[in-house]
Amino acid sequence: MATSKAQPDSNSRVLILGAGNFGSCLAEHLGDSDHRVFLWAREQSVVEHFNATRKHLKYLPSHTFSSNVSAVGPALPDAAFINSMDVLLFAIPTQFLRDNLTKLQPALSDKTKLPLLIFVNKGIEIGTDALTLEIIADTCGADVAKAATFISGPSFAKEIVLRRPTSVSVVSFTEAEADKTAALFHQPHFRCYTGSDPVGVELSGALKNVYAIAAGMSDGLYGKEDSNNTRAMIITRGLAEMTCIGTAYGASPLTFLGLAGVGDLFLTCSSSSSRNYTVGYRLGQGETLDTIIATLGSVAEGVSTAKSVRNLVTQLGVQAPIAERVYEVLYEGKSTGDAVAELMALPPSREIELATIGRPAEKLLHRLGMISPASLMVSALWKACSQGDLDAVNAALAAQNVDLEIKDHTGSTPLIEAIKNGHTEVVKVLLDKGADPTNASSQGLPETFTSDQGILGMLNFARSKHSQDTAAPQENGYEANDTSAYAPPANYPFYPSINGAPPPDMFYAPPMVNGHRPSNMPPPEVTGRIPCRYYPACRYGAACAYQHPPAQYYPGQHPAPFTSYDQMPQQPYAPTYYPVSPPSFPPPPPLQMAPSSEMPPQGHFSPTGAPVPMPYGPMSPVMYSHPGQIGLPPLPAGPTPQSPPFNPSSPPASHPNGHVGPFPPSNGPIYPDAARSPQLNPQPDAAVSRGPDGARRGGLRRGSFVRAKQPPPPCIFFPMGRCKNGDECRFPHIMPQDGVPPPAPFHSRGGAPRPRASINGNGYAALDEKMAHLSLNGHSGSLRGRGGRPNANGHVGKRAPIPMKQRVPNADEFPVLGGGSTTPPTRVNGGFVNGNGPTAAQVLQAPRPFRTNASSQAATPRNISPERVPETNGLPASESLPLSFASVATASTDVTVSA
Ligand SMILES: NC(=O)C1=CN([C@@H]2O[C@H](COP(=O)(O)OP(=O)(O)OC[C@H]3O[C@@H](n4cnc5c(N)ncnc54)[C@H](O)[C@@H]3O)[C@@H](O)[C@H]2O)C=CC1
Ligand SMILES: O=C(CO)COP(=O)(O)O
Repeated sequence: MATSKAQPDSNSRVLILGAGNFGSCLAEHLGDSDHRVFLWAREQSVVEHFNATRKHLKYLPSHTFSSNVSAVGPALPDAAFINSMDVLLFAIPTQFLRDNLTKLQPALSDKTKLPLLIFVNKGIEIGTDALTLEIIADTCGADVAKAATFISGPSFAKEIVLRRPTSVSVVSFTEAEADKTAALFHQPHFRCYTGSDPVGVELSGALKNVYAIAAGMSDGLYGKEDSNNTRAMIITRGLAEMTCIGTAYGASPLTFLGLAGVGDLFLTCSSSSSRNYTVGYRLGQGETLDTIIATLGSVAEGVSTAKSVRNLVTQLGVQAPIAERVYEVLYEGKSTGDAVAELMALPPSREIELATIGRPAEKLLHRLGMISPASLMVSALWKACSQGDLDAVNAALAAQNVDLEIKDHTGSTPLIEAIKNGHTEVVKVLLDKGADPTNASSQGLPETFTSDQGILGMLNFARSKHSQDTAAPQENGYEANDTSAYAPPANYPFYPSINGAPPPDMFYAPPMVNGHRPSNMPPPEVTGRIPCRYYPACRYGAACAYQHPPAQYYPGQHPAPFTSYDQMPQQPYAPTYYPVSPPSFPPPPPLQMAPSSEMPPQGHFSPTGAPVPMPYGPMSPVMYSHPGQIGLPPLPAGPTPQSPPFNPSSPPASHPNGHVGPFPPSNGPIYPDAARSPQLNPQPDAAVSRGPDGARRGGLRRGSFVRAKQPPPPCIFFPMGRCKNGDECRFPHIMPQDGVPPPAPFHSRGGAPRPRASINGNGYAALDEKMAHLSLNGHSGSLRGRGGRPNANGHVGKRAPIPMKQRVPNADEFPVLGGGSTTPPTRVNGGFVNGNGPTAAQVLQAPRPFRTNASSQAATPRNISPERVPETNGLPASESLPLSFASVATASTDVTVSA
């Protein structure tokens, strides 16, 4: 693979081709960082004037450029000069790129000495509808295209020169090249985010220009102040159209949510600094396109790109009504008013719909040598099945060594594709040919993708034939073709999903087999539809029986070399976006499931409507244990993995508040009452755990603890009032007792770091360590009910009182109330004896605190004004911004930006 020559740490020699608006500003940006910059201008006058005055005649006429920037031209620099460069940066409008690259190609023929190649143009070539990647491949070869880097994102040229904080996407198929480019451009006011989806970034940059014209049209038509709704509609629907076109093209939908996508779209749709917006605005005001172009003085790439977009949407078979109206206004004489009226008259449609056909990027990648011909052939079968092209299916099947079970990145087989799209004939041909009716994708078994009785019948028949052939019992004891519906239990706790409650029949109990349940898992066709709540830390990876999201929603590096279809089964989460089918997630509900209207509402935006992965945080476990993986040995019985036991001989962490004594207590049990607790003693199977009050505490849903005669650890969610399982929880609901380490105080203003739970190999702290950090001390209190919160006034609830000790926050935890007004609690025997400090209610109802000079000096590392400064989170308002925001805004040198 070609890569550019090693870049010097600084003082790179950079040639910028194109001394227009952006080229000049980038020359200044790089010249600012001590690089030696040459700016190629095509006009003799510009070259001479620049070298004489350090000013650009046309752009930034009042700005004096850095002394390490000089102009070259007007002739295109020769090969020797090009070869002496470390970096070539192309700031030429897309339409002129092919010509210039063709001229430069001889200088770029030695692939071992390539300079770093950077492209910043945002357009699609008219006539060929080619992306810049293709233009590079056409003119300089696939190797050069693969090594090229693309910069895109919200970045008005003049604001970069003004050093306004700016961020861009920097992407390349070759990760190392993107890294080099990011390093080259990075400055305190200019942040680069790298990525590996150049197709998505290129499309984002080009397409947003078309929607900027649309937004400008609306503002020109209605007035900017009074058309905010319309502009917001255009931005949002523009994003949907861009994403739809992009995914049909083979890009990642996530790219459109990044800086190059929605970031730049938002910028250019809402600012008159944008030339594309200005073109639209002036059109909306009634000017003609010719007049606007003649007087604009700079390129508006959206004007030409609108033509290519029109061709693209036709080729791809996607809907892009806004882009099409822009084209009609630009080139067919439609008035902006008519265009808006037509858009608004469109019938209601689904808000989010991603394309599922057409993948030109595949051809492009094949061209770049990133897809093998074999994988293209295999994908021909996959695509033909998806499209229902029976002739193409038969042709593909006639080829030798065709893998019928070939999968895309979601695990979807040709059979599943045909089923999904309702191509009955294709399903029949595939099953006749021997396609495996039990081969599931990550989203479920083939039958979960249809409710068509004909297809289901064929699948049932094929499956019974298949099971006779294989005669292998199902892992969890279900009959594979048992499609009978199971009634959900009345009060089954719903899966704690941020997407809302799932349909009730998604969590039913498995059927009884010979009077007992074969396992605590639902049948596989249901399990496969339930999001795995351990993802992405799921230990079972692709073999997990629960649903993992399709890989393309998780940005990753593009693999190099490309993983062909042939290899995909071994690499179930192929990180590439291109050679795979666009997403079609989630699948339609199976026949026996609830109608789709009962499907869980989407809680978060997802371009595909796909469920958002479960967040990680203190979520109470639900009653299903992790199902484990299909075909792998079951989990060992016993409690969940524990970190190494607490070592009393290890040096105690000093208590940040200066309390004396070891932390945590060096000897003695963490839970002194544990020996008395019925939950923590071995129990007979099926026994119901009961607390001292006789109330049931946590059922024994899963037998593993019982069988292993080991006590389950206490529920870590109960003390926080966050256990969702209530009485059914299989972890005992007990409040930790005296002797538990005191709460870790806040550390927003210095002080010793909070002791952290160590992390196991699986990324989770052991339960006992987590418990050790729960905030509990020896202050008496009561709980209202089980797992409930205490009354603010400390009254005991009527139902099932548990004589647990309820902790009241101490003054140390609310330092803003500190000073001599309260007596802090003292520590005795590892617990706290409360002083006459404030109650929790007092603390919470206290007025907004003001910090005096003395206390702020003591408490904060920063020099805070001696006046009384209102605080948020312990810092003055000016310093309490999110870290990255604050550091960008203040360019503070003592803050590391890590976002
Ligand atoms: N101006 C901006 O804020 C940004 C611009 N871009 C993109 O950068 C590209 C360039 O934009 P600007 O510099 O603003 O445009 P511009 O119109 O200000 O400058 C275009 C430059 O290209 C040169 N040029 C014109 N025809 C040429 C040809 N046949 N061969 C070689 N050079 C030729 C011109 O002499 C001029 O120097 C565009 O694709 C634009 O979308 C990207 C990000 C920001
Ligand atoms: O792309 C740009 C800023 O990110 C510039 O937009 P215009 O080409 O519309 O001026």
